[in-house]
Amino acid sequence: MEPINTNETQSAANDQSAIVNSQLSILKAYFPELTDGQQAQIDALFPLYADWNAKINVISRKDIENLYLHHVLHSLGLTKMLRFKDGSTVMDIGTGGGFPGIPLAILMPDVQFHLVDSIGKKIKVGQAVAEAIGLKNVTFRHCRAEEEKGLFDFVVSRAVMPLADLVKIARKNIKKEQQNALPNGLICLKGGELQHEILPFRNQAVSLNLSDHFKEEFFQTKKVVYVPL
Ligand SMILES: C[S@@+](CC[C@H](N)C(=O)[O-])C[C@H]1O[C@@H](n2cnc3c(N)ncnc32)[C@H](O)[C@@H]1O
Repeated sequence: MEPINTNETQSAANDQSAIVNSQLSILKAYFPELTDGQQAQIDALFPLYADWNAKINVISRKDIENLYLHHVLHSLGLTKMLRFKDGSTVMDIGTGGGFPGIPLAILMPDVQFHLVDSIGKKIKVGQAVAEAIGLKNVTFRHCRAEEEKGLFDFVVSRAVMPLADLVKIARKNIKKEQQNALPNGLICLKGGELQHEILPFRNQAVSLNLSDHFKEEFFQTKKVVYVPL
């Protein structure tokens, strides 16, 4: 067996910790309104996800050090389209380990989130993280979103399925009563070339570029798309 070079191992751990802390500072600078309690919840996410991700893959293992930029801040970027009013209800379709639902629930403690995924062990990770940070405004369900009958003001989603399929599934879950600054509907985080996906909804869909809000390279191609339903 190769001897473990403890100096190299320590140096890699230091490098990772520097990346994680620098991204955490960037995130906090973009959301200066976070209370001490919310900051503590966000601080706790890296050790929790690093630990869970080693057992159950919810984030690409190579990307875990980018948790705060690529996953937490990206999730919070959804609020650039709409900051939900207190008392709103939101379903996250295909939440995986809790994205975007968990970061959004931390940011908006008076909005109720329902996180759904068809893979039970991923839901288990989200539940464990939410419990560990004392998140009270989230519920979880292991099911296909097609089976969820609950009604919500909004459905959110990241990296799950093409827009047309999301619209088809989410429509049944949207409440008629309105209480937000935008009519109820679907808000999702999308990357890359979207023209084709948006085409059938071009008269209703609104999209914004996250690069107009976050200057880091990662956000160059990232968009938030809203479809009223
Ligand atoms: C690429 S992962 C993204 C997870 C998370 N949204 C994120 O951004 O990290 C896609 C997730 O969608 C879930 N999924 C796909 N189709 C689904 C459906 N019809 N109902 C519920 N979950 C679904 C998968 O199980 C998987 O966890």
